[in-house]
Amino acid sequence: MSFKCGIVGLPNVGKSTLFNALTNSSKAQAANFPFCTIEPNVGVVPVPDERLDKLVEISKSKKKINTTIEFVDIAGLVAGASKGEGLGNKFLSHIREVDAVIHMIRCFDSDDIQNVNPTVDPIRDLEIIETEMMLADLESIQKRLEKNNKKNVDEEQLKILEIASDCINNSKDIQILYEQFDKKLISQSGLLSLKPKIFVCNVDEASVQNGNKYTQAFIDKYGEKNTLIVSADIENQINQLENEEKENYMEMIGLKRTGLNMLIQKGYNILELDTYFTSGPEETRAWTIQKNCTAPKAAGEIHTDFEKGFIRAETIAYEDFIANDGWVNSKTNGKMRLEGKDYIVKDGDILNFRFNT
Ligand SMILES: Nc1ncnc2c1ncn2[C@@H]1O[C@H](COP(=O)(O)OP(=O)(O)OP(=O)(O)O)[C@@H](O)[C@H]1O
Ligand SMILES: [Mg+2]
Repeated sequence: MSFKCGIVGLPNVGKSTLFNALTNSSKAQAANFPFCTIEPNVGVVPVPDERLDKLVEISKSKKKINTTIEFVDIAGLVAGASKGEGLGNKFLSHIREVDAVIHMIRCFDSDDIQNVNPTVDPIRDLEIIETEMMLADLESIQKRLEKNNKKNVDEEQLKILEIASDCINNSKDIQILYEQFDKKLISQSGLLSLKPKIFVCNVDEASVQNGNKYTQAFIDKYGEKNTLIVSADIENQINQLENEEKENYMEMIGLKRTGLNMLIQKGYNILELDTYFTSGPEETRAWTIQKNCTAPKAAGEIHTDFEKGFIRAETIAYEDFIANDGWVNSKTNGKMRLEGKDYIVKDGDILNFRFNT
């Protein structure tokens, strides 16, 4: 299970620059003019995980396989996009396909970098984007609620669409749907306004450590939980440095972690994901699962046969695996558990599945 994050925002705010930084490429054209990106850029990135490296060392694995995350760099949206302004409607449909939205928001002053609005105002900018997403949702809800189409919508979805429409039309908080419905059902609705979201405040070098007046105003309103302060420009430059140089530079400007690491951590949190590992001499591999997933479901990530024929999972907690130097000693020291089909997999577990075919 790899998850897909779409980078969304006004034109020329640094979306493609961030995309290039995250995917460590120069694949997306990033340039100082609005609507530089038209077709979406897609990049798959291995999820860095220090635990994976430790496991490779202990198991003396020939191969290391990270789990992956996909980023999509989407064209800039402007007010009226849902009605065809700017690059219009088509680009809203690219957002429909992602699991989570990364809102890229300009939080830097610059006379050089064009701004489609007369001032820097992250709160207003986010409102413009969210309004367009809501308008696109309204249109899609209306279509689905029309008499002829309604019979194709199941009851639960119908309720979601009706409540969503009421929220949008009457300026109520649409997030209340999460209190009433399972998040899987909500995601099936495909509504843009209900996608899990992360806000990335794009700042200049001087503000990477402590933010600035723009990020402060934004955090005052939207809180810190889903907000990251990142400089797309700096991240991009850092990527071009060699390892040691990179560390030195990051230390110099007070950057503890890369934007990619911060985004992945937030992404796993908001999407409620965990990682488990398989590890042996052939390979060590990380697998992404939903939090609170049972052992057979986790096995199903590897192969559906593993899920269907599941018997039990040999399980070692990450700390135990490390402390006992791998499978053999963990077993001898009583740290390996045999878990059945009701076992809820914990983040970091090392698993070996027994199954019937
Ligand atoms: N933190 C930053 N500080 C200063 N300049 C930046 C920063 N981030 C990006 N830029 C610059 O902003 C300009 C626009 O960047 P980019 O092309 O990535 O924007 P975009 O959001 O992808 O635009 P579009 O919507 O047109 O595709 C580039 O010149 C880039 O170098
Ligand atoms: Mg772009």
